Amino acid sequence: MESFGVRLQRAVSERGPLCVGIDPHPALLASWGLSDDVNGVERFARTVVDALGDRVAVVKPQSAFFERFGSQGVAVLESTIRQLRERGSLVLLDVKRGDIGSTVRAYASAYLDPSSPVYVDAVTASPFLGVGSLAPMFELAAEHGGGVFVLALTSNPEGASVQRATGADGRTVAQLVIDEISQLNAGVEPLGSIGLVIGATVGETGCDLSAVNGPLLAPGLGAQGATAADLRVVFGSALPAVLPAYSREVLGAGPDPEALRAAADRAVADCRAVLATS
Ligand SMILES: O=C(O)c1cc(=O)[nH]c(=O)n1[C@@H]1O[C@H](COP(=O)(O)O)[C@@H](O)[C@H]1O
Repeated sequence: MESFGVRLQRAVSERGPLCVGIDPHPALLASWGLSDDVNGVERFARTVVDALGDRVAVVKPQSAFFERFGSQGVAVLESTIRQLRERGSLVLLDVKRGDIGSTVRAYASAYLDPSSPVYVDAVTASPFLGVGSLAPMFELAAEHGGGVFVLALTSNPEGASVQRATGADGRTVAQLVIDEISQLNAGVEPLGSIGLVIGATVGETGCDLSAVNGPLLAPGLGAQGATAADLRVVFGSALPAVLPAYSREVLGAGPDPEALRAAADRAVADCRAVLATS
């Protein structure tokens, strides 16, 4: 199996630098004329898959919106993942998991073991029980060509009080996470498979991203107020590794598939214009 880093680079070069989330918020279901129940979520997800699955490099279902409906919602998530794979987009499941290492091993087998029903190309993970506690995810990702995106500087304003706090050695928590992930990706060519999440809303990071050698997921564009131009300020010379992520901004154009495709194309064009200047 090729590594996630290789597969991501190819997907982005073929389809453009864009990750679109599937976030069936109650307000979006209503604006699409769908019911706020499992049938509405199924129709919503199916429409996004049909419109964008063969067009967008990475699709990121947000697990919370499926979990709201219990086992039936998770069944919809499973079939959404299968459909996305058939259309050729990489699937990044947004679950932000993190725990003690022995429990992380179970999360790893849930999402990064090809025999699991919710097997995906990559997951989001929280490092706040220690980056080392995520080791079982990194190991299974390496074994099966998967990826892990580790939170470093999140897009929400509350994140800064923890993530920009300074530790005993003078580094911020975010820089410590960045440095540990950089070590995991060191020397991997052309790109490591362990990514970081850095919100497009965070402004100047004060962090050194020069050694990451992995993808940088940038949520917070559109609905949370950041624009493609903000990526320049946040990422500076690390811009080539950025994977811009939009959910509501693109989804709000639905349910018309043509309008969804046009919104995704606009997002790619906006981001390309910025990433190309790097
Ligand atoms: O990991 C994420 O994707 C994520 C990290 C972060 O720092 N901020 C953030 O908004 N997200 C997710 O990205 C999506 C953003 O949605 P929109 O604000 O609608 O584009 C949501 O599913 C969030 O859970």
